[in-house]
Amino acid sequence: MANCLAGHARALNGHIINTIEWVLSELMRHPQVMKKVQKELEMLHPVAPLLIPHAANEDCTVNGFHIQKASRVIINVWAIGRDPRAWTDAEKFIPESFVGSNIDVRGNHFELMPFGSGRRRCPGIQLGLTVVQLMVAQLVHCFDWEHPNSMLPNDWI
Ligand code: HEM
Repeated sequence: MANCLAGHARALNGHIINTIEWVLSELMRHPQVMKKVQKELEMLHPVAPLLIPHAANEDCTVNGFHIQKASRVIINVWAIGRDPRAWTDAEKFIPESFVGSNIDVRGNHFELMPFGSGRRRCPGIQLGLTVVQLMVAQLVHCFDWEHPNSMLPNDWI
């Protein structure tokens, strides 16, 4: 059983790495697509900016808003991530603000829900976090990334 699980995990990781390699190869072959992806990522940091649509099981009131049974509910985590009522300097990239903070990404704090929250939150959260941390750590450890030519940081926006 343990072997079977380890094999499955290896295969899954292989799929992830293969996919990442193919994506990067194709992006290098198509610089205009790479630019488009980079621009889009810069604008939409959350992987799923609107989460997956859900439906209300029953009538309820959230924060003074009445939500009728069977309404389709779409959570805009992109907007929540930029809400000045939830974040200081909401438009700025300050990862240090999480040092010593009790806000996590696992759906326990509604200011930050990159994996959703509740019963239908992302079941791949642990794999997602591990792969992203590993990839980013490797890429940043091995290379000094910089803008090409004379491009300025604000040229992205
Ligand atoms: C950094 C990586 C990932 C992010 C940011 C992410 C984000 C999300 C989000 C926002 C949802 C919707 C949750 C909601 O609507 O409440 C979701 C659902 C889901 N994710 Fe992920 N995900 C990631 C990686 C993965 C991985 C690696 C897997 C599988 C191996 C996975 C499988 C799923 C599945 C099956 C659902 C649907 C769950 C349901 O509807 O009950 N995700 N994910």
